[in-house]
Amino acid sequence: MPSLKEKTFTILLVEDNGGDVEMFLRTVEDELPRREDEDVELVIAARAEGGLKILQERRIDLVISDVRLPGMSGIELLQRIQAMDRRIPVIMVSWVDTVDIAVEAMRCGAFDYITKPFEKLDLAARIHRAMRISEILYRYEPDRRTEAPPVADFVGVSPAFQNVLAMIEAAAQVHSTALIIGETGTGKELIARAIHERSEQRNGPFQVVDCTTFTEGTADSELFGHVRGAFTGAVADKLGLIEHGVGGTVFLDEIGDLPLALQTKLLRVLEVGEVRAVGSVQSKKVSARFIAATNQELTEKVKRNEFRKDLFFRLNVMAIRVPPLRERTEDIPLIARHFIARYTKEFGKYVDNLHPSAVTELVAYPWPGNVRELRNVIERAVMLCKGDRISRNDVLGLLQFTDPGQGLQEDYLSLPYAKAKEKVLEEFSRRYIKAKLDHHQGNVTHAANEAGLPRSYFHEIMRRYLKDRDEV
Ligand SMILES: Nc1ncnc2c1ncn2[C@@H]1O[C@H](COP(=O)(O)OP(=O)(O)OP(=O)(O)O)[C@@H](O)[C@H]1O
Repeated sequence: MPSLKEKTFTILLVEDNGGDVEMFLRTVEDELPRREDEDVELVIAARAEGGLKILQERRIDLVISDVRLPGMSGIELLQRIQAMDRRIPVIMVSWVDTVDIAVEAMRCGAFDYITKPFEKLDLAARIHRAMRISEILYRYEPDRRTEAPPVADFVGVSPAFQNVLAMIEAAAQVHSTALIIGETGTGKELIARAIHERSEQRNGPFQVVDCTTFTEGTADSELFGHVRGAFTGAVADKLGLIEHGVGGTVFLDEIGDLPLALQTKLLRVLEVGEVRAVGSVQSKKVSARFIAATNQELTEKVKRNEFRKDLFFRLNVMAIRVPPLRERTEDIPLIARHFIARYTKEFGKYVDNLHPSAVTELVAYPWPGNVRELRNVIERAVMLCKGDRISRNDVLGLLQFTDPGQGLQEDYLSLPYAKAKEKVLEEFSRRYIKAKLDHHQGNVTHAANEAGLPRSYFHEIMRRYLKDRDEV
């Protein structure tokens, strides 16, 4: 009987294992959240070749494929789908022991990666997320997705990172001001550039305005320009930084540091699209896309009357939060490898990879400087590395470890009590678990015994805090 629902969301499952197919069917049936007007249909193919045929014949909104299939592999299928229609998210499935394949799959553009044996709720949550992203991609990119360039030099596999990628796609399709929020070194500028490169303004300039550099006297003229004679020394008309971005994107970096007087003027620019140069009586129309970034909580600044509330609301229309690296530790090995590839090329050295114990150190480190700090550490590690693999010792000497808790001191004292406690506890758990595991050469049972914790609970903490360890 045909469905009475308004929309049918079709998932293609490419899986040759009957038991797993059964599990997917049950998960979709029992656990998958769906809207009232929506029906979910699961179409099944046992081989990649069959899956491709279905994809050519009908609209598929999401593909879930096993990595290992008889005949064509799941990775090849993924690549074919990418060439066919990049809007379709592909979730790859495999057994726990194939981390390299997971990395490869994400590199090839997989939306997510699930390991067997499945946990039904987790599976349903991941499918649901992919469904919603698929909808956004179809809505915003009717036909162009096959040509959309990948976000250059921007890598990550974590769900948090995938969310950021989806937000970049969405932000690129609209003209409203975007606000990127994240700690230093998390990639805010890279994200702003990615939005610009995928937006309608991509052929125009990308003008960076560093709001930390303005001094009282010169700020106005730097931002909005001046006319000849406006003040002593103004011997000719000068364009302001904003006008340099006309036809393109103006990136307002560290907007939280913009002096209050300039905030008022900026708000006018955003609201009416006009600038007035210092000394001029006339306003000029400027057409540019604005993207702002901040590493401070602007709401706190608003409360302290240091940031205009109306400007905050204006900027906050489309907010993209970039989580710090310590909250997406799955990304660390991949980003590290990305930089190894970059620096081996640059230094003309042969360094193939990271030793697993080096990965463990990188994952356990809290990265206060985020991706920028990781980049610097890998750069130096490649430079110093004597063999073909970066060892634990190579990285240990480069990480700025402090005594347990000490590195957090300046950090946590500025936070509200609950957040500060959470942060200190998280750091403690990570270090404690890591020390126990190191003491027992990675033997979880022994480490849990010594910690006086049930093995399952110990394992749960490991999953949470040491996500990349081989044992997890
Ligand atoms: N996901 C990522 N993959 C690869 N490189 C990244 C990623 N995120 C950030 N980087 C790199 O990290 C460095 C810092 O990024 P970026 O300057 O964009 O950070 P930021 O948040 O703007 O920093 P700040 O707040 O200090 O201005 C750059 O070299 C950037 O290319």
